Amino acid sequence: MNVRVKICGLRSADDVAACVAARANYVGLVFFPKSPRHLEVDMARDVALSVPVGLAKVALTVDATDAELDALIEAVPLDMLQLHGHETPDRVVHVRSRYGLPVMKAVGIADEGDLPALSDHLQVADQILVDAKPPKSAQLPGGNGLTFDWRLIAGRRWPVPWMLAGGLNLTNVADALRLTGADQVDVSSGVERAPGVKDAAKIVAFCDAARMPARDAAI
Ligand SMILES: O=C(O)c1ccccc1NCC(=O)[C@H](O)[C@H](O)COP(=O)(O)O
Repeated sequence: MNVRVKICGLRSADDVAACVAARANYVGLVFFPKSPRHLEVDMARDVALSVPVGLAKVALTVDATDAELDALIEAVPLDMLQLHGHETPDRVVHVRSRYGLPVMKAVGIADEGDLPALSDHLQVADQILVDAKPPKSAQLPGGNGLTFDWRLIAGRRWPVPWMLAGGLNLTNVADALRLTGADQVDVSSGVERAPGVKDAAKIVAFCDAARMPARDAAI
């Protein structure tokens, strides 16, 4: 299987270079001021301009207004928007048509009751990010390094491309791929040496593990 990898929460051109070396497919830039990965627009523009053609630049926003998205899209060259808040299907439709960029909608999963929210977005989003639902006490709506029970989505297939996220790392990504059948993965905390600080060696090791042809680790 040709697994595609998104590395989220990049903050510098060095981080981009690490993703290029690792042959990642997407890089994520976080726009959420409470996050240690947050980028101001000027800094994000510099990081985005260092990304070579062929590596998709994804902006992650949380319940952003049109005015906030207007300012972001005006300044930063982007290939995709990741909506990581409580955006409704109607909001996804609006954002997609206003900016003409593909939209990936993140949906948090903790138990069976969260699965219908995935279906709600299948008709409107270009991609779905199936992520761990943050605990009520969490400061961040994502990027918490927490997994969810992958058996909840084992064998499920959706009619749009989707990514698996939530607490993935070098040691569990092969099992996660095998159990869920995902062919795209997204990681942030698992390739950091401290919150918001990416580790180039971990990025390369994660991408290699995700693409490892024989996945024979026990589940
Ligand atoms: O990373 C953040 O700080 C963040 C802030 C606000 C919303 C989402 C955020 N991150 C999402 C991601 O990086 C990933 O899409 C996903 O949640 C996986 O994160 P992790 O469990 O850390 O690998």
